[in-house]
Amino acid sequence: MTIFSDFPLHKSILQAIYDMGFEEPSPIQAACIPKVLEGGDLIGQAQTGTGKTAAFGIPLIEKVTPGNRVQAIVLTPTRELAIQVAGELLRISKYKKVRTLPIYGGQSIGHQIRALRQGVQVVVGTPGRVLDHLRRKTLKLDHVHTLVLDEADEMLDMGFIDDIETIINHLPEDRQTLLFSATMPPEIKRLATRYMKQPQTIAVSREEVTAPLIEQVYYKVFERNKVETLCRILDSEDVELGIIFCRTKRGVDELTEVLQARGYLADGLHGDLSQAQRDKVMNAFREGSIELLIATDVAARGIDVGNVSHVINYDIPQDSESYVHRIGRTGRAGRKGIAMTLVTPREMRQMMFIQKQTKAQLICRNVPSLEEVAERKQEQLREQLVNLLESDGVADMYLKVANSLIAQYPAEKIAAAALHLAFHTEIGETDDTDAYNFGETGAAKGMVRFFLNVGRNVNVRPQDLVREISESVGIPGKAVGRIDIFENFTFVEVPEDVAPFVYESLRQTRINGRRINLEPAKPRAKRS
Ligand SMILES: Nc1ncnc2c1ncn2[C@@H]1O[C@H](COP(=O)(O)OP(=O)(O)OP(=O)(O)O)[C@@H](O)[C@H]1O
Ligand SMILES: [Mg+2]
Repeated sequence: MTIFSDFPLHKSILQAIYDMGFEEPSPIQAACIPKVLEGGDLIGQAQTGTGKTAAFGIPLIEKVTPGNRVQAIVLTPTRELAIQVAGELLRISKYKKVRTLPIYGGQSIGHQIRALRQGVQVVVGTPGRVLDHLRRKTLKLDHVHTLVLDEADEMLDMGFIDDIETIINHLPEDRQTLLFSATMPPEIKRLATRYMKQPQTIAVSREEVTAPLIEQVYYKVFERNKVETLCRILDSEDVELGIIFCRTKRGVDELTEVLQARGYLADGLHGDLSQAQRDKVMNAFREGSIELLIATDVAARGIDVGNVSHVINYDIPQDSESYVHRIGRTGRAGRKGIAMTLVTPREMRQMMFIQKQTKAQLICRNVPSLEEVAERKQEQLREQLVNLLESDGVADMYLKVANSLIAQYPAEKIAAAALHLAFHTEIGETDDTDAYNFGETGAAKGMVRFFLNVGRNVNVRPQDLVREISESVGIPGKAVGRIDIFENFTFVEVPEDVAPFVYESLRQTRINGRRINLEPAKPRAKRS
C-alpha cells in the first residue's frame, strides 16, 4: 500500500493532505503524483469521483516556487468547476504560500485584473475568460511550467478547441502538459499529439468506466408519464441530495417549475443563468437548502458535492460519455450512490447501447405504485411524528386541543384523524390560494394580515408559502386564508386565532434558504 508520505512531498503539503482527511492516495493519485513530480507529459484517466483533481493538484502545488509570476494554469470547461478546482488547490496549499486565482466569465473582470496585478502563481480558469485576459495583456503566461486541461474532452465538445490552442500558443514550449478526464474519446489523441511531448497515459480500471459504487437502474416510461414517474420515484426513495438531468435548458426550466410547484426543494442550473444565480443555486445545493438540482450536462461536469445520493436521468443522455459523467456525480470518494434513467420505448436502443459501451450492469425497475409511494410517505410521517414526540416539540396550543378532544373520542381515532389531515394536505390544495388580485382593502373580517419581504430577486411562490406555513404551523393549506403576491410584495392573511402562532413560525421560516422579513400589516384606512 502506498501512503502519501512515500512521495517526495514537502511536509507542509503532507500536513494539508492530512487536514483534508485523505488517508491514502486513490489509485489514480498513487500512479500520477510521482510521475507528475518527475516531469513529463501525462494523460490521466480514472473513473468519476476518484480524486483526479488532487492527482494533479498535489504535485502542482508542490512544484510552485515563491514569486509573483504565473507558474501553472488549469483550464476547466465551466465556471463552477474552476471555482471548485481552485478551492481544492487552496486546501492543498493551506500551509504553503501559493496564490491561486480562479478566473471565469460572469465575474467582474476589473476584480480579476486587480487580483492578477497583485501577482498570482496559479490560475484556474475557463478558456474564454483566460483568453480575454491574454488579449488585454492582464495575464502573462510566459513563465508557466505546468498546464492542466481538466475535462479536456468536454472542452473540445464545447468548441473551446480554438481558444485552447490560442492559449497554448502563449505558453513556453518546455512546459509540462497534463490532461485529465474520466472519458477519453479518440479526438483527444489529436490534441495530445499536437501539444504534448510523448505523453504517458495512466488509465485506472479501463475495463469498467463507471464508478463501481454506483447502482444503476432504469425505468421504462411513456413520454407523457415522465413527470408523474419522476415524482413517484422521488417520493418512494430516500433522497439526500439528487441531481436530475435534462437534455435542454428549457427542459431544466420546465421541470424545475413543475417540481417546485409540487413542493420539492428544487432548483435549476444551466448556462443561461447569470453567474450570481448559478452561484446561489450551487451554494444552496451544497448546503442542502435545495435537495434537487436540475441541470443540463455541461453544468455538472466534474462537480463534486459529497452527499449526492441520487442521479436521475430524466432525459436519457446523448452518449455514453455523458452517461458516465452524469452518474458520476454520485458514488464519489468511496461513497455509495444510485443512478436512475427514465427510458421511453424509442430510447430503449440507446439505453442498451450505453450499457454495452460502458459495460455497466443496468437493472430494469418497476415504477413505484401509488401504494408504495403512500407506504413510504406514511413511514416518513411516522418518523417525523416520533421525532417530534421524542423532542418534546409539540406546542401547547395542540395539547390543549388534544385534551379537549380526548374527552370525547378514543385516542387512536384522534391520532388517526390528525394523520389523515396531515397526510392529505401535504401539498396540493394550493390552487385556490394562487390569487394575484392585490387589492387596497384591509384584511377580511376575523383575519389578520402580514406583509412579507422575502428579499429581492427571490421568487416567492404562493405554493411555497402555503407549504411553509402549513408545515410550520401545522394547519392545512386551506385554513391559511389568502396569500397574495404582487411582484416583490407579498401578504398572508390568516385567521385571527392562529395569527400569533403563524407570525412566530414565519419568523423562523426560511424560503429558498433565506429568512423572511415579516411585518404585521399596518392598519389601513377602511374602504367605505
Ligand atoms: N485520497 C483521497 N482520499 C479521500 N478522499 C479523496 C481523496 N482524493 C480525493 N478525494 C475526494 O474525492 C472527491 C472526488 O474527487 P475529484 O473531484 O477530484 O474526482 P474526479 O476524479 O476529478 O471526478 P470527476 O471525473 O467527476 O471530475 C473529492 O471530494 C475529493 O476531496
Ligand atoms: Mg474532476
